[in-house]
Amino acid sequence: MEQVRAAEAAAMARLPEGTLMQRAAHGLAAVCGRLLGRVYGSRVLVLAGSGDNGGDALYAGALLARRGARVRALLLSPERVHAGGLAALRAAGGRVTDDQREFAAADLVLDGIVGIGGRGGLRPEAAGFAGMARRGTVVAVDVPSGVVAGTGEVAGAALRADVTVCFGTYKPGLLVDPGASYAGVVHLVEIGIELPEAAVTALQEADVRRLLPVPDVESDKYRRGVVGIAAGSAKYPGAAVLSVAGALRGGAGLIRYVGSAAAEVVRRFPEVVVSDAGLAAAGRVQSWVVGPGGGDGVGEVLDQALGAGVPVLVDADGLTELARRGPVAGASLVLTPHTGEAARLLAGATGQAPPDAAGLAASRLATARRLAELYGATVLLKGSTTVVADPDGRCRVNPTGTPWLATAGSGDVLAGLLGSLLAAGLAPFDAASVAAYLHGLAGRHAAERGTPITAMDVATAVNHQGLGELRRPPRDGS
Ligand SMILES: NC(=O)C1=CN([C@@H]2O[C@H](COP(=O)(O)OP(=O)(O)OC[C@H]3O[C@@H](n4cnc5c(N)ncnc54)[C@H](OP(=O)(O)O)[C@@H]3O)[C@@H](O)[C@H]2O)[C@@H](O)CC1
Ligand SMILES: [K+]
Repeated sequence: MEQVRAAEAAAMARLPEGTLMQRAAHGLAAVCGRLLGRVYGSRVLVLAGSGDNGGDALYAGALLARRGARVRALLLSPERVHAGGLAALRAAGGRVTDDQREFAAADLVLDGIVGIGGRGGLRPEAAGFAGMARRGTVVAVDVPSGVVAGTGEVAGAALRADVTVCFGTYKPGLLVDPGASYAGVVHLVEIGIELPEAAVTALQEADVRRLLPVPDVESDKYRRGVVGIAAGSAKYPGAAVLSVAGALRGGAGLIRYVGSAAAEVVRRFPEVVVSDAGLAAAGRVQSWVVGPGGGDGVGEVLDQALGAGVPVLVDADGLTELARRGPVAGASLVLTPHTGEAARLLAGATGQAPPDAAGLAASRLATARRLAELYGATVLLKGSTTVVADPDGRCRVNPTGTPWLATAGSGDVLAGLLGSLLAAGLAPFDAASVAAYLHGLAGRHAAERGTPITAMDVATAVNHQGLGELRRPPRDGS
């Protein structure tokens, strides 16, 4: 958020005072107008805190009052309210109220309690709104109050919004859970500030197109990538089949399989080459996937993969083994933990007791970054918002996720898909974020009919026409 403040300061130095706030308020009022449909006669409540966030809300309230809305403002700290905003609201016919029943009665509530300057959850004077029934639409100004704009953490109570109108840039807290789940539909209003590349980004479709390898007539299996998969056990042969399915759909030129589920794998995918002599004798491989459904012996397999001199993706039981070893030097690593595995990895690297997994889920960006730094690895932290962190500090949030992907074996498919992109030569950070993107899209596609989906449905959907389309160069050549 320091970058946002610096960019705002730079823009403000060039512009007449109040310009940015006026742009923000106009954009905000325009979205509110569309949500209300008919502004004239509608009931609007402005919740205004003590900072500029409250100022935005009050000016927007004034604009709606000028269009005939009945606007009331509830001031959370009346002695420190944005004076210009309040004066504008009054001049437009709006009034101050201290009647909290307005919250339930309003057609639209503007949450201007606190924005990027907030610390901690809602304070007592506002916390009650978080649990209060309402019939209207709650529009958060810039960020839902109580959500930490920079991280998506929620410390205490926060006000759940139906729509968030943010200014200048998407704040990470709107994209990363738990904050994202408070934001509802997010609208961005441009206010003319120029930002340096954000510390947290999300891939767009055009980025995925650019990054995805497209086989050409010259491509042999090595150009498309050879993936080694060491997965599955007597107890979980399915994990091997699903990882292989993910790798095949990811475009791998060849798959070599090592492990005790070879019969199941070959029955389903006869094109897979099985190595009976273990990982070291498997032949040329351009990336290893170790751990899904791992079972006994996964530690030894992991050590061999780490010494193979190619990128290694470690998942599931492989992560438990890695946590026992702690950070290892020399290998190009991608780790794909859920929060329980992340807790074990943190404990393995720090020698402390595993932290509470729920706490890690609530601070996803910080958790992924910490692991990436400790292990010198690209970390894809799975969960309600998948986050990818690189040891160089970059972070991407996956925009395509869906709760439908929380199905058994879905992670095995992701591991194979990601391994395939690593073998094709994508940098670990790109491979992980593109794999999460495709996996999310595939989950959405598989779930289109609204019936429960299986992990194999997800793998199959990676090849769906719409996703295949992403591999083709755009028609206009851009
Ligand atoms: N800069 C610009 O050019 C532009 C900025 N814009 C807008 O300004 C917003 C940032 O404004 P800001 O910096 O005034 O901070 P803001 O978020 O209103 O909060 C600070 C105040 O809240 C208080 N407070 C803190 N924590 C709290 C809590 N948990 N619960 C309750 N109160 C809490 C804190 O008080 P204190 O801690 O001192 O008691 C302080 O007074 C930004 O999000 C965007 O909406 C747009 O207009 C575009 C142009
Ligand atoms: K707010």
